[in-house]
Amino acid sequence: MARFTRHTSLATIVVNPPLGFKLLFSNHGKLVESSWPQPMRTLLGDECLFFMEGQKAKSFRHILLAFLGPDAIRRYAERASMIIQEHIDKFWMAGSEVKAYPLVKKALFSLVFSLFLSISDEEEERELLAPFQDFLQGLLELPIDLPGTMFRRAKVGRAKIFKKLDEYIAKRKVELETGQAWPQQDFLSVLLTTKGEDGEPMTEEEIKQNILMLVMSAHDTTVSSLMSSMKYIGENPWCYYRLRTEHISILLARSPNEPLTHSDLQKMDYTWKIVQEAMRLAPPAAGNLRRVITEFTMDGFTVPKDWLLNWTVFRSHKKEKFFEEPERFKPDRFDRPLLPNTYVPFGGGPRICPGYELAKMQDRIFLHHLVTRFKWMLLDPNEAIHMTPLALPVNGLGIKLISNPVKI
Ligand code: HEM
Repeated sequence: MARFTRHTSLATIVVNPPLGFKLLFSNHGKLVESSWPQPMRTLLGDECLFFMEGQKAKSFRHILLAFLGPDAIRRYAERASMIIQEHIDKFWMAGSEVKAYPLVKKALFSLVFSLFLSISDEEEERELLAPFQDFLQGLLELPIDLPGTMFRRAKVGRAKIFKKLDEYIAKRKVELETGQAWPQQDFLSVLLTTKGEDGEPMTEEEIKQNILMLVMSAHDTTVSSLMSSMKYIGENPWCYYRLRTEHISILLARSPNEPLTHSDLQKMDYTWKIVQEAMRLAPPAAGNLRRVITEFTMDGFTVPKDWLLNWTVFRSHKKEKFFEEPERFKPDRFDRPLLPNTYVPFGGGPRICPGYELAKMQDRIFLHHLVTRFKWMLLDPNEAIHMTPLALPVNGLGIKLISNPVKI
């Protein structure tokens, strides 16, 4: 069930699926807790969900679902569709050779800023984008807090973001009181108006830290899932044609240029199978660590308190015993039920990724607008995907865009 390694100062056990994963996911809070690197805690702050446990985490996840749960997220489909459509019309030029990574990143930043803070002005977006980039780049650097280090830049970035968030919060409170904003308008409004399971609203410091954490968690993970989907679609023309067929029938059932609705998204089964298969082969996030809080016995070994346990997709996603022909890109494998605790790009148990529905919505909308306008050719069919630490094509996925509009 497990392999022992020492890759931190604490002993770390890499657990094997499906039983090791199940043990971790189903015993959160009893045997194990989340464990994140200390520099991340310094930069994000103690009050964000990553570092909460027990009732506090449960209560905060309850607030999050008011924005990210399946019923809530459907409210935002049309807005998301309009933003992505506008972005593609403006920045994706037929006949050009482009790097897909910066373009997709830009589109998803615009989307996240709109859904989280109702920002639609490009200038305002830029004012937040630069410090966010600094913040993200410094997150995984050595925590050397000296002038010129990436860590210091990340801290400065964080301070700038928090200053802007202070302004947004103050303004939004007034707008909510005077009826110029509404409770479900965006994530900020949800955080300001929803109480946790304990009946308590969030403090402003908690709101700022958690917005920062969510932008970070939401961003490159979803970009990664789209990058690898585009790469595998580019490598497999049969997949492009099947995907396009699904989207043509959705497009033809609507008036031209009308944004996608939640019910359109429900017709995108094959699209989601493609993204799932891309995330099997190139999982955006490798896995995570858990810290043992109560000594227990596993496979005859006693696992002491404070040891770390690591679940990682690399022990399951490409294993023949769980996935037939594991190296092949076969979206149809998702037609059949999978063995539980083997396909885990979003983790599992009470700390499963709360952004699943948002990521699924973004991926399907983006692919719809892309595939109904373009074909794309991979400029380097051998471009590898590396974990950096998220799975991304090493050279930003160079593609040639070929116009392919749907004739209505
Ligand atoms: C394809 C996109 C995404 C993938 C593959 C992904 C994957 C993951 C994984 C593997 C975890 C760790 C679970 C664990 O510790 O066991 C996680 C946690 C998390 N994700 Fe995502 N994620 C994605 C998108 C998002 C989005 C869009 C958001 C927010 C809107 C988000 C917010 C979070 C948060 C807040 C956590 C921490 C949850 C907690 O500790 O309770 N993620 N995600």
